[in-house]
Amino acid sequence: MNRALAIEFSRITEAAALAAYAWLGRGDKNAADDAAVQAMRYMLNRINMDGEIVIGEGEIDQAPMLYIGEKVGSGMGELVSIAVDPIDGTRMTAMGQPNALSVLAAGGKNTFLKAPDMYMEKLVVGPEAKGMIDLNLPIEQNLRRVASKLGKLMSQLSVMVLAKPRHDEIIRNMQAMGIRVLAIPDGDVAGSVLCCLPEGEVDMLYGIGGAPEGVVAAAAIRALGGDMQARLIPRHQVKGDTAENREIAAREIQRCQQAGVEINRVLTLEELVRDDNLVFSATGITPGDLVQGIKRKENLATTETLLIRGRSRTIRRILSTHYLDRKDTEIYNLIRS
Ligand SMILES: O=P(O)(O)OC[C@H]1O[C@](O)(COP(=O)(O)O)[C@@H](O)[C@@H]1O
Ligand SMILES: [Mn+2]
Repeated sequence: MNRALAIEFSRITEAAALAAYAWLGRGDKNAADDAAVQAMRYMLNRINMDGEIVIGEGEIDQAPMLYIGEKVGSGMGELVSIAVDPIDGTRMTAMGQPNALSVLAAGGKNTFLKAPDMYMEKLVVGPEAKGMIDLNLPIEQNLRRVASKLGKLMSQLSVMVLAKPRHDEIIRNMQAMGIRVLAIPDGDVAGSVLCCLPEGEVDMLYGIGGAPEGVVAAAAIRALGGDMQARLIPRHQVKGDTAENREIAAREIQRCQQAGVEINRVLTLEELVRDDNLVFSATGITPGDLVQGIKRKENLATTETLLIRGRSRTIRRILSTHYLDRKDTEIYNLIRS
């Protein structure tokens, strides 16, 4: 992954975030997502590369999403695999709430595990606790191991968990252990990255969220030297054993078989992301703990992007001011309106 190409990817999440922002607070998460997808696709196709989406929002029949297997780029140049989440926090964008961002990761041909869009149990820690996690052990035991490695008391540990009903019990248990729980309504990509940033105050992220988000986050975790373990879980095991959920789960299992990935088995970080020669880019849509949100005044917009190169572990924070009326690419019509 050459350096010049790395910078190009920051322009893609910038455009997708700006497109999403046009739908801020309008209560329509699909419209916001559509706009981000269109901007992302348009910008991806302007890059000189032989690109393929390996982690996306769905299958070919679910267009207009950036679908798994979609070819992007000019078709010439480097072979690049791309994992995208045009908006992590579609609901936050639609409701004008914090912590929505646009994110992607790119690497060489076989860099990313080809996880379909399903649920994934995730356990993430920063570089200081690398090697201390084991998803086969109870979460309480993981917490004790991490605390002792960090030289912290339980009361000094901060753990981020998605605030979903399925996590109510684990959140209560952690709090009973004296742990500080940061329960976030959505957006576990940002939460995962926060665990691994040198200035971050989050010691661990735990919980069940989206698998695409898991693989995208794993790219940043690998680039930053953190650690993660994960497990793909079919829908009926997360959302209730109904006929409908079992039907969805059957399709998920089939997709896993086609892609050669195992469900209900612990996956290591190295299995999720096989190489650290990668790029991770995230641009804030609404104000967040990881990156600032967009500020817009008429034709002027500012963005903050976190761009990480795995090889060198360089962490860039790019603050951009966009004069939207001077952008010549037609995709900015989406954004100006
Ligand atoms: O909302 P669910 O079904 O519990 O799924 C959790 C997932 O949804 C999110 O909170 C938001 O994701 P989207 O905005 O892409 O839908 C993710 O960060 C998380 O992994
Ligand atoms: Mn998402």
